[in-house]
Amino acid sequence: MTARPAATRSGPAAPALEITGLTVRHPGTPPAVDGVSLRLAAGAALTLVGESGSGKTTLARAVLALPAPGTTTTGSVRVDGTDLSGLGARELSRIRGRRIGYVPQDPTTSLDPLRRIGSQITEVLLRHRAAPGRRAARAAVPAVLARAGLTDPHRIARSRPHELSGGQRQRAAIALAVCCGPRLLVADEPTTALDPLLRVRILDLFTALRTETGLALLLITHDLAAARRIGGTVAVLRAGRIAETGPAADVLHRPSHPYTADLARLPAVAADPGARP
Ligand SMILES: Nc1ncnc2c1ncn2[C@@H]1O[C@H](COP(=O)(O)OP(=O)(O)OP(=O)(O)O)[C@@H](O)[C@H]1O
Repeated sequence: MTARPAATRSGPAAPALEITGLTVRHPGTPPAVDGVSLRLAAGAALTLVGESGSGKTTLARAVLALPAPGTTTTGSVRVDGTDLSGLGARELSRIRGRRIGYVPQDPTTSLDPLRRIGSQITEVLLRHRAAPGRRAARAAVPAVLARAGLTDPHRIARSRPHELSGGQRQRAAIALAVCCGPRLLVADEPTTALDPLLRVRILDLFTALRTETGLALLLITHDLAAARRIGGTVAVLRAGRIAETGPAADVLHRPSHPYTADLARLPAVAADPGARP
């Protein structure tokens, strides 16, 4: 169900994500992302933290090859070995969903409010040829929902988004993002709208999905507690540049850049029962 076309892969050693010298400019402003290089190995986690306006979403959009209108992008973004800049619109839309999953802050932006969850997942499986036919796609839906931690997946499959709780909706959006077995999951502030306990559960779901399926996670957040919970590597973005990067425990507990120390002192980060002091 999750086989990928061999022709578009560059080999088993290709990182899930390789960003080299990425610069993104919105018209008439200094670069929102300025010469960023980052690498994310298959199955690994990279959390991009930074204050509002530091360029996190602009970078995420470049990784999804969905820049805001009018932006100029230089440098390269390779996903699973494929340089996105060389691809046309059709190939990019094939890669999104199939090899890159995306989870937004607000699940209602990725879920169709009028359609049942099961039908939306069926459609995505068929569009990306991740199931041999409609019947097989429908049959796969409960397992897809269960993998996203949704109990009673048959009922959830029959529900429309407004019939679900906020946490169930975010899990359904995650199920939609990972149903075709992407190598990279980009999650942009996926827990900001959730209560503290749900935040932790969703972050742990990302970790479980990484362990079970080997997908790599690019988490974008201003919440250092979330970065701590996810572990892996943390990159601190400041005014479009990487101020500091390294293992989460080092960067968050012993920041070497004053900007990171300032971020760590900010109030109102998520509760994180599993975090070390
Ligand atoms: N469509 C756009 N047109 C012009 N400037 C933009 C556009 N989108 C973002 N910017 C600018 O680019 C810079 C980076 O914004 P971006 O949204 O990437 O930051 P962010 O770190 O994601 O912020 P937040 O955490 O508030 O979402 C900001 O100066 C912002 O004003």
